[in-house]
Amino acid sequence: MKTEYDVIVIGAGPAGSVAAKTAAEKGCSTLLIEKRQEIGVPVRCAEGTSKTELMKFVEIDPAFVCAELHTAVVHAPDGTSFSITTKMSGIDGEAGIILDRKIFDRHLVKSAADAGADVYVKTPAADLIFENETVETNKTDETNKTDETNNTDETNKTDETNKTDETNKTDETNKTDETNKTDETNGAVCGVVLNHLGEEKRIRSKIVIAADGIESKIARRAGIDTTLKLKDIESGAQFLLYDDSFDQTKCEIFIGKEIAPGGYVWIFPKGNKTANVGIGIAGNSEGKRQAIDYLEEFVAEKFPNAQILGTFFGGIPSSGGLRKITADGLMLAGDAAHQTDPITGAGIRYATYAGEMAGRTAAAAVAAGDCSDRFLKKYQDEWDQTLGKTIRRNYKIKEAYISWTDEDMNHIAQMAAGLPLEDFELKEAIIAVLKSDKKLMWKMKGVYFDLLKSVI
Ligand SMILES: Cc1cc2nc3c(=O)[nH]c(=O)nc-3n(C[C@H](O)[C@H](O)[C@H](O)COP(=O)(O)OP(=O)(O)OC[C@H]3O[C@@H](n4cnc5c(N)ncnc54)[C@H](O)[C@@H]3O)c2cc1C
Repeated sequence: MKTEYDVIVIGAGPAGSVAAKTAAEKGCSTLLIEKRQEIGVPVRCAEGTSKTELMKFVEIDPAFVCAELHTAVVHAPDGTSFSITTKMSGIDGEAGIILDRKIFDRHLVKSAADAGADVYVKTPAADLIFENETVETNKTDETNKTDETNNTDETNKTDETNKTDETNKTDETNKTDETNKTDETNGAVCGVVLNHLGEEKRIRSKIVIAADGIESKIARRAGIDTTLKLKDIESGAQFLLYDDSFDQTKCEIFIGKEIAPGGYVWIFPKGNKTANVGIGIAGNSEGKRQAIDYLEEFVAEKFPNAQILGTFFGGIPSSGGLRKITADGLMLAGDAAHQTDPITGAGIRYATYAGEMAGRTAAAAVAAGDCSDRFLKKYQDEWDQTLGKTIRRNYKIKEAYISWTDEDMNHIAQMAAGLPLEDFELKEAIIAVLKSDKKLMWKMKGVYFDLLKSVI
């Protein structure tokens, strides 16, 4: 391993791989490190995303597409259903695709390698190196966990890492351990302390991109508080199910306080009689039941004969995005920066966008010889003016959604079912539904006026 790079990217998920690929393509010497021993496993995702959005950054390879779908049916608690079609996006050729994340994540890493990035797995970042540091810095939890991370098979650790029980609700991400929270920094970030094959190495760089997912801690060493409030984490649980009865032509969404408080249940068909059936519930949802309890109940009722081929757990940030995503020599991208849609929990699209923006800005900073926070903030500004705006708006919708009763949901579904939604684009469809009920429109007036402004 070289001892110096222009850019080091921590985490080989979609955000990290796209960031590394972009920086390398633009001529930066780039290192991409991943703590897991294998890229893409365990999968912690329902694997649904938009085809046209993905195509902006990745050539679609049939090898990682399990299904292409054009309709999602939403089921309200009283059984009323309405359909959302990809036609509503107003984009030609738009489709929802269900990925095979294992293959997809590897594909992205290979693209980064093809662009010239050096890739190392089983190589956790333990700490940042600072320009003016005179003494060995305080190690974050990652350092202490290094051995554990290296020695254990990730699959065995999954349960521990992703438990969706009460422990997870106050999980690592939320711990306000003083060492981690907002450490004093010693000037600009200029490298990473990592563990490679059991050996600690100090690799220097001009810029570090932290794309280390929801469990991100590394940025806290540079004074960026990545703590998530309990109410801003969705607790997720998912089964990969095998059953004859799946309708392989559409996604299905089930909402309701009894089914998934503050969230929803999804059925994303993957072909060959399989589907991802999962649930996300609000981190602060009332009651003592965990996401897995709701999921087991749902599956027992709807698919009593299904075989469980896989079980996945994971947290999803739903905070509407971190306010600060850069520091001197440091950028955050993807889940690490809470760049996910607070309503749907979708993060793949946002991670790839953010990865591209971060990689591109990093390369420009290296070329300009200015890796200061002031320069890197161009990334933050670009994000804030584009997808950042969308997720902040959707955060408002999520906040309103959490206050809905089952009766509200039934009512909205009845309104939606009675409208010719297929003739509308999605934003217009939401406006039309809100307009159809003055009480509801008043309850969601902030969202209504935001949407109205963006449509006009
Ligand atoms: C149950 C569930 C269902 C979901 N369903 C969907 C969906 O259907 N569609 C969708 O778009 N999104 C979905 N998401 C969200 C989506 O999975 C994430 O938003 C997306 O993976 C974020 O990409 P990322 O690159 O930011 O982070 P990740 O994919 O989490 O990648 C981060 C990487 O960093 C590595 N890492 C962490 N710490 C270190 C370290 N110290 N050193 C080195 N490497 C490190 C991790 O091992 C990991 O590989 C779901 C999430 C969950 C939990």
